[in-house]
Parts: sequence; structure tokens; C-alpha cells
Amino acid sequence: MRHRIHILGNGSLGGLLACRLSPFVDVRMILRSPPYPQSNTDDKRLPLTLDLAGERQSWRFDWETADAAEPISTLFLTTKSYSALNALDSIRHRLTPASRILLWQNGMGSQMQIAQEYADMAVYAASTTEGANRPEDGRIVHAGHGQTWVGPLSANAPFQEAQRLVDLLREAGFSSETTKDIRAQLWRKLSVNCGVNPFTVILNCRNGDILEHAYFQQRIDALCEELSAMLFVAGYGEPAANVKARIVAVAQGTANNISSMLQDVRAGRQTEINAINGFICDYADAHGQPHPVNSELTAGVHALSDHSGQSA
Ligand SMILES: NC(=O)C1=CN([C@@H]2O[C@H](COP(=O)(O)OP(=O)(O)OC[C@H]3O[C@@H](n4cnc5c(N)ncnc54)[C@H](OP(=O)(O)O)[C@@H]3O)[C@@H](O)[C@H]2O)C=CC1
Ligand SMILES: CC(C)(CO)C(=O)C(=O)O
Repeated sequence: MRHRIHILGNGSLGGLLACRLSPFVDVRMILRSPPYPQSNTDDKRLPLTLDLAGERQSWRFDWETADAAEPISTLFLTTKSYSALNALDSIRHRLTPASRILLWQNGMGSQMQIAQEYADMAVYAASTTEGANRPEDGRIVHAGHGQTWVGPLSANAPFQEAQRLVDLLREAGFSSETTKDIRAQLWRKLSVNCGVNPFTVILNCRNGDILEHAYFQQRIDALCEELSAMLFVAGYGEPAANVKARIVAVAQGTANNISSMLQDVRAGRQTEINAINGFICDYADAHGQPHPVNSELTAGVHALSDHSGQSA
């Protein structure tokens, strides 16, 4: 029998993973509510198309809602950071100490909270630079290939299982590695997102264009000092110059991208700012450190987003 993977979060990343994994495993989507009935078919499965390298592939997936009863052996959680814990709680009755949970969220905070609340289970995190978007419901575009790291988060997560997850991701065509210290990878990605995403929103521009703006140039050094200080506190210390070099390299390397945060603002969706610069503000407060630039960027994004009142 083929291994079954449940995916909770039928968005850009969840859809990408579902389409790429389905030739190799039995993928089952967990939906908030049943999908709209397809008018001209009796097939009740969830249709998804994936645009990849100029080709369009169509897939259909078995789906269930959170209240189903079947125990889950492997779960990929692909909601946004602010929905992650609630979404996981909605299927708690289906998880057992034998379940493997792989968290895909960007930013920081939700992963550690889940690792704590689900400490009796095998919780892993993935950090990925793959890029997917969803121009319309049911259609996923794999916009950019990247690198994925997977590592254990909870004490009950054996490292060999991280290797199995990576083997599967590789089989599906994702360039992936295991890491014993996934937190280091999450912090590195966090620092890049802190230095790119809010600027793209405030300046309403593509990633590469932030570099030309005086608003970015006047703040980036001070921002990197704040980020560097927090990286040192977290145990992943790096000089501010290295943090800045990474931010600039990613902005140049993804120059034509519309950041995920700007996509969210343009689509009227809640952003992940609270798990990105907002997380740094909270972390700095907890350690008595100043964070004026992170505060300014967080407030700037909230001011431009319809969801400024919502919590992380
Ligand atoms: N897209 C990408 O390329 C990448 C994304 N990431 C990270 O992955 C995470 C997911 O991103 P992305 O796929 O882009 O986000 P999307 O907003 O496209 O997808 C999130 C999905 O989760 C669903 N969801 C939320 N809460 C629940 C719930 N309680 N039960 C069931 N479904 C739920 C949403 O449903 P609904 O639409 O109904 O709200 C939505 O379909 C984010 O943290 C992002 O930063 C990381 C790297 C790359
Ligand atoms: C690296 C970057 C900035 C690429 O767009 C990203 O991760 C995002 O948009 O969230």
C-alpha cells in the first residue's frame, strides 16, 4: 500500500506539494469545507492544476474535512503562520504519538508554539525557498525553484524520519537537505524576510526595486544591526554586514518577484508581518533590546493592510 500524506492548507504551497508528491504517495487534502461542486462531472475529488515550466498538469485529490476520524500518520501543515496552531488543533483528535507533523510556515513563533503544545509528537519544520502562487482558486503556479531544509523541532522527532521526509521530497523533484539545526535555517530565512518583505509593501514594488529606494537605503544598516543583535541572542550570531549581504543578494536574486507579503496586501489577505518583523519586536522586547526599525516596518505594513487589527 502506498504511504499516505495528509496536507492541511490547500493554498499555494500545499497545492504545489500535493501535485508534485502525488505520483509517489497517496495525497489527501484536509479542507475547511467541501469544495464547490464541479458542475459537469460526478467526480467529487478536488481538482488542482499546476503550471510548471510552461506546462499545465491537472490533478484530482481525495479530500476530507477536519472532523474526519481516520488517524493521520504524516501531516504537512501548509497554512499561513497565523492560522497554523488553530488549524492543527482542528485535527488534534486524529493525531497520535506515532504521527509525524511537518511545519512549512515562514517567519517565526508558530513553529516553537506548536513544538511545545505537541511535544509528545514528532514535530519537524521545513524551511524552503521554493516559490508558488495561486492566481485563482484551484490553479497553482510553481514560480521559482529553490532549496528546502528539513529538521526535527520536538524532542520526540527522530532525525532518521527527517531523512525519510527529505527522500520523499527529493523523489518529487524538490532539492532538499536534512539539518540537525532547523532553527538556524529558520532564523536565517527570517532575517531575509525582515529585510525584503516589508520594504516591498511600503514601497509597493518588486523585490529588486527596493534596493534603489532612499527609504530602504536609509534604514537597512540600522535594521541589520537590530537583526544581528537578535541572531546573537538566539545563538545564531552573525555580524550586521553579513545579514545585509544576504538581504541584498536575495533581493537581487529574486529581483522580479512580488514578495509573498506584497501579494497578500494586494489580494486583501492578512500578511505574516507579525511572524516576521513583529516577531523580532516581541523577541527584542523580551530581551530588553531596542528595535525601532522593526517597529516602524511592522507599523508601516499594518497601516497598508486591511488586517492591521488581527493578531499573529
Ligand atoms: N507559497 C510559497 O511559495 C511559500 C510559502 N511559504 C510559507 O508557507 C505557508 C503557506 O503559504 P501559502 O501556501 O503561500 O499560503 P496560502 O494563503 O496560499 O494557503 C494557506 C491555506 O491554508 C488554508 N487554511 C487556513 N486555515 C485553515 C484551517 N483551519 N483549516 C484548513 N485550511 C486552512 C487557507 O484556506 P483559506 O484560503 O480558506 O483561508 C489557504 O488555502 C506560509 O507560512 C508561507 O510563508 C514558504 C515558502 C514558500
Ligand atoms: C525570499 C522572498 C522575499 C522571495 O520573494 C520570500 O520569501 C517571500 O516573498 O516571502
